[in-house]
This record gives sequence, C-alpha cells and structure tokens, in this order.
Amino acid sequence: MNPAQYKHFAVVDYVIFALLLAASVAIGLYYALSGGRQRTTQEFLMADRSMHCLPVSLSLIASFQSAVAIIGVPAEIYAHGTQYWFIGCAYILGLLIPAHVFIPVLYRLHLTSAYQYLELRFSKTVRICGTLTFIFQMVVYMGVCVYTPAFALNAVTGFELWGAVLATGLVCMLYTTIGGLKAVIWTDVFQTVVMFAGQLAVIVVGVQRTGGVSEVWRKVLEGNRISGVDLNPDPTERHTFWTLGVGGVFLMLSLYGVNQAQVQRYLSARTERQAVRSCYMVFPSLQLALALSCIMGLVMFARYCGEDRSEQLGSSSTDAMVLYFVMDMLQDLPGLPGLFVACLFSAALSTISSAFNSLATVTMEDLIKPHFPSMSESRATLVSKALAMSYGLICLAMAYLTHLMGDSVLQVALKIFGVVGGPILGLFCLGMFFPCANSTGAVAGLGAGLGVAFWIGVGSIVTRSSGSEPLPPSCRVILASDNTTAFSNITSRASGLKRFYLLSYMWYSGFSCFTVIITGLIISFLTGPMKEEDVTPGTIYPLSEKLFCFLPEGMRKKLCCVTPQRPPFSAQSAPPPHKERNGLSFPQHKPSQEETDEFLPLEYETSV
Ligand SMILES: O=C(O)CCCC[C@@H]1SC[C@@H]2NC(=O)N[C@@H]21
Ligand code: NA
Repeated sequence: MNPAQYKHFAVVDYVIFALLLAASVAIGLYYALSGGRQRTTQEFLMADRSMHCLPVSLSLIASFQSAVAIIGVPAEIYAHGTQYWFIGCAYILGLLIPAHVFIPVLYRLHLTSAYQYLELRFSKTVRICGTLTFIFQMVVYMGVCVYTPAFALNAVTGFELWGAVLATGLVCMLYTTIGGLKAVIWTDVFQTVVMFAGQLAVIVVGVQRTGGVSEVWRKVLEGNRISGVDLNPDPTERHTFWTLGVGGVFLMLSLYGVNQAQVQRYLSARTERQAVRSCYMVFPSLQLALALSCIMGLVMFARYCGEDRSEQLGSSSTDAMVLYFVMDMLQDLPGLPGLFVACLFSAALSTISSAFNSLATVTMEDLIKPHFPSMSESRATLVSKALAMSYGLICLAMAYLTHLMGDSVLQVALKIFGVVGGPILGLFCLGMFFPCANSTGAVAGLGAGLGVAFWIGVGSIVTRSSGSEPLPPSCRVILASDNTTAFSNITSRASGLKRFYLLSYMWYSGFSCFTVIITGLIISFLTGPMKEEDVTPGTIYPLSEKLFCFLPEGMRKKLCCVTPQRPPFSAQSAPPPHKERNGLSFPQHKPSQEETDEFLPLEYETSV
C-alpha cells in the first residue's frame, strides 16, 4: 500500500492504545505488590489455587482467542463463506469432555504441570517428551500471535511493524514476569472485554455504513456467502460440517483438555466444581466470540461486494484486507480505530501472556525442579520469572519466522494445533483410557503421531504451493464454484500419496491423535502390556465403566478388563502419604472441607 493511502490515526487513537498497555501493566503491578507479592511458585504459577470460575472462564477464552481469530476468521468468512461457523458445533463435545473427563482426573492429582500426569501414568521420559512437544507448539504459536497484529497494522497504517512487535512483547513480558498467573488471568478478563467491544464497534458501524441490516443481509445472500450444511464426506475438502464439527472436536480437546495453558487455569480454581463450572462458562462466550468474528466477515463482504481491493493493498492477503475494512469504517470516528487496535493487541497480549506463563511453569516444574529438588521457594520463583522473560525474547524471534510462513494466519495457527497438539492429546487419551498402555508404547506412539502429522503438514505445503495460488478475494458468486473447480481438479489429479497430503488440516488433530493411540497400544502389547496393579491410582478414567453404565454390575465387571482404582484421595478416607514413584514424591492433595463437600465422586470401585 503506498504511504499516501495509509489510514492515519488521530492522537486519541494512540492514547487509547497506550491506555490498554498501561492498564495491563497496572494490573501486573497490583498483583506484584499485593497478596503474597509473588514470592512463591504456588502464587506465581498457580495463583494460590484460589481463583473463582468467572475470571478463570474469561481467561480460558482469551488464551486461545488471539489476533489470529480477530483477523483470520473474518478473512475466512469473506473469502469462503460461513462454513467455518460450524466449528461452533465442535465446542459442545470440545468442552463437555474436558469438563467431565480431563478436569476430574487432572484436578484430583493436584498437579502443577499437566505433564506431571505423564510421569505418574507412564514414566519420566514420557513426561519430558510431552513437555518438550508442548514447548515447541507454544513457542511457534506465540510467534504467530505476536506477528499477526503488527503485520496487519503495518499493512494498512504504516504503523512501525517491529516497533509494535517490540511494544507488545515487552509490555507482556513485564506484567507476566512481575504479576504471575493472577495478573495474567485478570488482564485476560480485562482484555476479553476490550476484544468484544472492539469487534462490536466495527460491526455496528459497518452495518450502519453499508445501509443497514437488511441491505447487508441482501448482499450476503446475493453473494452466496451463507453456506449450507456441507455434508460432503471427502476428507480432503478443506471445510465441511465433518472437518469442522467432528475434526474440530479433537482440535478443541487438544486445547481445552490437555494444553498446559488451559489445564493450569483449571488447576488454579479453588475447587474442582469451580474448575468444571469455568469450563461450562466458556461455551457461551466462545460462541459469542465466533459469532462476532463471523458477522464481521459478512459485513465486510457486504461492504466490498464486487470490488477487489488487492491492488490498493499491495498484497492479496485477505488478512490485511480486514484491517483495511476496519480503518475504512472507523477512519473518521476518532477513538474507534484506537479501540479496534486495542482490541487486536488485547487479543494478542492475552494469548502471549498465557503462553509465557505456561511455558515458564512447565519448564520450571518438568525440566528444572526434578534436577534441583532442594531449590528454595524464593530461588524457584526467581528462576520462573527469568524463564517468563526469556520466553519473551524467544517469542520475538519466532515472530520474525512467522514473517516467512506466508499462509493465512488462521490456517497457520490451526495447523500448528493439529500437527503438534493432536499427538499430545493422543498421549493423554492413551494414558487415561487404556490401562494396558506402557511407557514404551507411549513414547513410540508420540513419535509416530508427530512423525505422521509433520509428514502431512509439510507435504500439504509442498503440494498446495505447486498446485494452486490463493484465489484473490472477490465477491463474484462464481468465486465459490471457482474455488471448488480449482480445488477439485487438484484433488482428482492427485494420486494416492498426494491425496493424503490434501487431507483437510482440520483432520490433523484427530488423525495424529489416533495414530498415537493405535501405535501406543500395538507397541505396548508387543513389549508387555501394563498390569493393573502397576497403574498409579487416579490416572485412569473409567471409560468402559461409563460407556457400559447401562449394563448390570456383574456383566460390566467382566466386560471391563480393568476396574479403575480408588482416586488418590476420597472424601471419606484420610489422604495416603506422599505418593512415591520413580523416586519422586507427588504430594497427594489433602482435601479442604469445602473441597470435600464439593468432591465429585466418579463411580470408582476398588479392584477386587
Ligand atoms: O485465535 C487464535 O489464536 C487461534 C485460532 C483459533 C483457535 C481455536 S479455533 C477453536 C477454538 N475457538 C477459539 O476461539 N479458539 C480456538
Ligand atoms: Na488472546
């Protein structure tokens, strides 16, 4: 875009953006100077496990609602129609399963890092593999989250790209390092409100500028942008009800079930019931966030129908076009462009701060503490703060790498979750649902899952770049058919392996998850399946019990090869002493009176 056409900010816009950064730092400072003043890792990393479900639920949304969703989803709707909206169907199971399967198991083990589960259930090696995989996933994802808002802003307003990246990274490092998880959660709450406000402002002004709701609706229908339910079973079809509604469930489970950033929030809740409730409360807010970004895409479509702005923009990226649309709408309403920029950076900051804090937690808990068991609390807290800061620097470096990725940011983010998050989900499912799985099987399974996922991921980039260039955004009705035509002739031409590469990226999570489970079970049986008495109590979810709960007791016992063990503690009995395993002691949690009352008894039976 030539500088002459840059949309410029009024002073008040910069003031609003600066206020957002200042408010975030202020919250960080407040938690640095209040409470326990962040002197223990329990407070710095786990918020003293004292959080109420409301801030936890808003923080759960903010963690994986970054500028990628704020910009990438409207761009997706603008270019391809509302098929993506069906990912909302995946939120039902994608949140119910974490609430009733993953949270009960992980909460009762009283963990700090989700990957401690892997050591309790399997071995230290499996835990380290899980931790390193998570670190890789979040570092790459952080890079995309820092880069996206700065890139979009620079494309439209000439806003200094690396200045914005630096400002975001530094402010985030500051309040995360001084304020710990409490500051990260409460800034997430504040930033989520700013996110919704910014998107709402663009929608209200956009509809009003495009001639009202009926006019927008008419243009959207005319432009064939409301997609019906596409039940096409072809797995290489990018977005269908199946890839989004079913494939999306695995994506959600990898994020809201086993990702450390979310698990840490569940564990910071004061009781298990509060944690489960926070998971339920995510559902309406996530649906609202999805609706806002989809509607924004529709309004943008109605506004630019028939015109193609890629030449003014200097890039055919629909992502940048979203910012162009926003500035076009809000340009002469001083303060609103600043509000939207604040919304964009709130989305980025809330995700990056969650990433910093969770990365620091797992690095401290899984990679450092086991080697320095006698490390003092104050030193451990200091090292945790240093870790949060160093991850900030790594993130800035990763932002530069994102610069080279090129794909639409939404696709890049979802591919990262699929390729790396899917195998981690598979590892936890293998552990929780298959008592016979052993450590060798777990490591082999994770390796196979990551290998297959990377293979498809890289293969798809190679295939697509040789096959099709991204279609320029346009309102022509035939765009949809163009897209299908262009795409279908690639698919039809593709042979077996190439067709494999064309698998929709929405299936990566599910595909790699099953690869881990199947490989893990095969290797476990080949190397001698685990015996029931060797499985640590409380690390198995009685899946078979639950699935066959309609069967009579006797038949169920026969059918379910393993009856799950008593959880590490129960409301009645006094908690057993420290659980020793592999020479490491995991404090078995002494339930508080409130927690005892709130204990959600799963039907556990002692093994006969
Ligand atoms: O916004 C991002 O940073 C990542 C893109 C969205 C990630 C997934 S998609 C399903 C779920 N819904 C969200 O709003 N985020 C996650
Ligand atoms: Na966010």
